[in-house]
Amino acid sequence: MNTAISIQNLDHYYGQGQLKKQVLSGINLNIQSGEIVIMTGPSGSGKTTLLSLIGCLRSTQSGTLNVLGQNLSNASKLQLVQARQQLGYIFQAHNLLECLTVRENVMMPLELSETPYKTASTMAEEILTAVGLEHRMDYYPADLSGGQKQRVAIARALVSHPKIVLADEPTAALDKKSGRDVVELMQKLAQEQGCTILLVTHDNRILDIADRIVELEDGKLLN
Ligand SMILES: Nc1ncnc2c1ncn2[C@@H]1O[C@H](COP(=O)(O)OP(=O)(O)OP(=O)(O)O)[C@@H](O)[C@H]1O
Repeated sequence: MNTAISIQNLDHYYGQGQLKKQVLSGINLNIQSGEIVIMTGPSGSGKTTLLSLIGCLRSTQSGTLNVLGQNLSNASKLQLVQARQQLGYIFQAHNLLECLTVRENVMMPLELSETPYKTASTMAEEILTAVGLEHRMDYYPADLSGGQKQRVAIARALVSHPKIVLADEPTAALDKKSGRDVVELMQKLAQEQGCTILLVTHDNRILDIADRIVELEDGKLLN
């Protein structure tokens, strides 16, 4: 099996001078292709910071980070931009654009990668059908429930068939049933597409979808 994410001795700090604060220390983590890994830990333990480093949303400071075979330690902005094109993101505040329809929101990552309009539209329709929103494609986000919006966010994250999907508290705003539906859907689609999932959650009700659970405490991974 290939390694999708490989991290050695990763440290991370916020602030400078007297305000400098270490938020991650000595992180070692390997995630194989196709694995579903859940990361838990108390508030402030560094989960979002680690996810944002793996997601190439900020630069590493020390240690080694390898994503999909590419060494991203001290990567340039351009390298991070290129690496991000292979990743899908599902965040708690689903960040749908309110002035675009559901279909247009899902087409957005494809348009950014210059997929022709017709192809993008067809791909959006297919994935929206897979998440059960075929009757809502021309709605605006304001007219959807929380669970439906989260399903649009999943469709948008998966439409470009990313090799890795990173999800930060994807069920936080959802009731028990919708939360469960959303993660089962992520699991099913990820299995079909063979992608790796790293999911941060406080939600004990969804732990069973993971192949493995890792726990962060005070910036350190517990083993
Ligand atoms: N941009 C920033 N500047 C300074 N400190 C930050 C910044 N972002 C996060 N922190 C601090 O770093 C620590 C880790 O934050 P992080 O958001 O990674 O934790 P978390 O485990 O995701 O927390 P939560 O579960 O509450 O989202 C916290 O003490 C937080 O206050």
